[in-house]
Amino acid sequence: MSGRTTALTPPADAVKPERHPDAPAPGEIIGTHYDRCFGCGDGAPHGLHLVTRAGEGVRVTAEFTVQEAHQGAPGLAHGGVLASALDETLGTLNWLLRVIAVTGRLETDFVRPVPVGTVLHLEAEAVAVADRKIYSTATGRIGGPDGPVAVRADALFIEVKVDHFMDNGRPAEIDAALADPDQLKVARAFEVNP
Ligand SMILES: CCCCCCCC/C=C\CCCCCCCC(=O)SCCNC(=O)CCNC(=O)[C@H](O)C(C)(C)COP(=O)(O)OP(=O)(O)OC[C@H]1O[C@@H](n2cnc3c(N)ncnc32)[C@H](O)[C@@H]1OP(=O)(O)O
Repeated sequence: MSGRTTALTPPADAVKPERHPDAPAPGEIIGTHYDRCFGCGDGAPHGLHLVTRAGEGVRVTAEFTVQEAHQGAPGLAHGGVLASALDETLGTLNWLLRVIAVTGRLETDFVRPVPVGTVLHLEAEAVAVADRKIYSTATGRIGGPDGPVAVRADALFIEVKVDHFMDNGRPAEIDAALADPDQLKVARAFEVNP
């Protein structure tokens, strides 16, 4: 039973997503968008420290090692943490499209329990775009990149402007981000999207 909602079915006028000409080359590591991001930041001590690589087309792969801080039941990853790993991997697809986008909807299937210490091998692909809406899908496998599927998700990301963060983020972190030249470089890379 898939149980997917129609909100994740691309409309008839959706088009195939196109990799931006300046997207990182296949195999290249896609850097963090924010040092304190729970998903990919080095400055988030209990974060996922997800390392994501660009794939062919509009695809990425990522690896996440489940740590003790990520438990739900004894010795097993928390489902919300696994959903975060899927969310982060899916979010990184937008780097290949060169758009800033946030998650509007994320539907997750938890297929197998994931023990602490496991490396979760994630892959994600953007499948359709309709105006600001980006439809994508992801899987997380255990035991290797071709191992059994433990989690999977379908998602809808919505394109936003940098103002989304300026207008809604807490001022202390926004001010710190604006004072950080590396962070500004990230924001500018997206703003030159033709
Ligand atoms: C300071 C320096 C600058 C720093 C810059 C750094 C660069 C950072 C780069 C990259 C960061 C990315 C971070 C990735 C992290 C991982 C991903 C996450 O976890 S993101 C966090 C979780 N998500 C949210 O917090 C969204 C909260 N929601 C919202 O803010 C709004 O609801 C938003 C923006 C998603 C939509 O609001 P609207 O007012 O702009 O647009 P409307 O008109 O409501 O929706 C547009 C279309 O989308 C559909 N839509 C919207 N939400 C939907 C939903 N939940 N389900 C189905 N459809 C939905 C609507 O039906 C509409 O469709 P129709 O155009 O009419 O066909």
